[in-house]
Amino acid sequence: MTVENSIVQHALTVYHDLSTATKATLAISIAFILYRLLFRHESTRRKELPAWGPIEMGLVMYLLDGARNGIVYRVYSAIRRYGGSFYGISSANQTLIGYEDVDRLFSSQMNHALSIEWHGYGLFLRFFGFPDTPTLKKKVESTFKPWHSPIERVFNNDAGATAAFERGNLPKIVSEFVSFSQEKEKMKRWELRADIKVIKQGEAVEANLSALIMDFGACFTIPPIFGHDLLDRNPHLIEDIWKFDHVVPLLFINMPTWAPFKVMKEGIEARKRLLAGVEAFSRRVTQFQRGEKVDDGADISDVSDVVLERNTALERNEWSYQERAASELLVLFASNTNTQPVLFWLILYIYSTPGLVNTLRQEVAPFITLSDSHHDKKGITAINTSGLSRECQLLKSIILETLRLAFGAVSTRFVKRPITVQDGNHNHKLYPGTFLSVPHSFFQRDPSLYPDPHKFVPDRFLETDPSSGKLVAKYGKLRPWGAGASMCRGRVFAEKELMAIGAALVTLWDISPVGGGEWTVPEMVGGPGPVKPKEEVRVVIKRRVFGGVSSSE
Ligand code: HEM
Repeated sequence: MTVENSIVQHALTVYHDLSTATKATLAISIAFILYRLLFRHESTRRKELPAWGPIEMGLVMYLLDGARNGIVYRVYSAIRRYGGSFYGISSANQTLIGYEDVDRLFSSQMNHALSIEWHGYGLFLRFFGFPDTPTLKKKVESTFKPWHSPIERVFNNDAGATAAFERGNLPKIVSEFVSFSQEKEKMKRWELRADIKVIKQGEAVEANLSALIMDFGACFTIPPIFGHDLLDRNPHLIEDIWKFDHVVPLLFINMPTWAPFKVMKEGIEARKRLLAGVEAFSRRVTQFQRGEKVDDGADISDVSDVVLERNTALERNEWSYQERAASELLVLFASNTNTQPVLFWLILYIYSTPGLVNTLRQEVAPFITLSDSHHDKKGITAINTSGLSRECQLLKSIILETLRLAFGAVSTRFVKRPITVQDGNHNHKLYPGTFLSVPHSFFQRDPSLYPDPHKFVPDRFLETDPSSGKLVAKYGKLRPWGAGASMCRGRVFAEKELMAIGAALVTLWDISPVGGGEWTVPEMVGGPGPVKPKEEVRVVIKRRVFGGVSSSE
């Protein structure tokens, strides 16, 4: 017996011999200590989302999703603070479900009352463990606008997003999607985690689809924003983003970083490496901007204006390099942790739905220019992203259907000024310092809105446009980008990215389940946000055969 076991056994024996009253006192004390540890920031809740907020939101969604006559539902309904669409026991946090006019409530006119400014500061404390100080709070508040406006300008605007997209050089990298090699030195960065096995030299490989697609998406997304330096100097960067992402929900509910789980330990180690990598990068960017000698002679010239402008604002507001690392890591996160899992489900749904690959190949063909078909390796030379967005409505509908099934958006706002919300016959007064969260995904599997809601239906979002008579993909009630004035600041870029990568992969590559036969779509786990596959999807990847002649022949 180990020392630990004998101590535990001794403690249990002592506990067993205690009186009932002492046992109860002890149990309450332990619960209190755990509560204080888990929700340790509660005393500062006037500036931070209460840690029980996300837990309560999950509970509310669960209760409302089932038959609404269970005892737990009835007790909860009786003790909730407001009525109507407002669900929440405390005044500090409310979950809004079924409220008809979220867009108007979160619109820019309401911005003076409902704000997202807490995000930056709250995330600094919760995700990165920064101490709660007035100086940091002031820095975050004064940098809020210059922080967001470059992202908004580039990634939420068609011209900006197109320019950023072109810097990613998708035609080149999609042609090299699989290198048909098992040797690490010959593989592309995105192949390294995919457990690639060459089945037939130069013709077919086996791979883990989720790891391959997510890393491919990240390798496409990161350089147009951060240039090549960040990715090149940090070999574990992408893997660390996914590892840290695993613990983000735990940090969100204030789980202590010392919690004895493997996932927490790995996530916190990944966070440390990520912060160190981005901190060193921020130094190099600053040296470059000041015209000084750049550390390690790094080439920073392809870093985007978004990063340069943000760094200028951080410098002006006297952010330390450590603080800048956390700030820029948030951009790395925002631009990858939603898009890449969604991209994986998109590709999986496209290839696993019978007949869809061929239909899509025809739809996207006019907007993809292929290299000379007599070459032994056919590739893509140009992608017309505006044409794809304008004309490829089936592809767009497939993206919306993927978002419906695989992504649950939540909009959270901080009540900055008193506001009265009219909700049917109710008028609810919300007080400054409290929080409001809207889980938009609540209706995404509602059969009255989406018949056969668990099924992937490619053309579900297509509607006939009354003026042109053409089929057009419409969002309807779907809100994957959040709501109101502060919805996702990268949505134009993200839509372009999903459309173009989907179109390009389907054009050049054949993907089938390993061993042939039927596809198995894995169970989805996690959420809100993007859901993850419960297990990997093992596939065989080959170059597409054009007109009976394989491009690699
Ligand atoms: C499939 C891809 C994506 C989805 C589904 C998505 C969804 C969302 C959602 C739901 C929000 C919260 C909106 C709200 O509070 O109402 C958000 C915020 C944001 N997104 Fe995205 N996003 C995606 C990709 C991107 C990309 C590619 C970028 C950047 C290039 C980006 C940048 C941001 C930023 C900066 C915020 C604001 C964060 C904050 O300060 O609160 N997103 N996104």
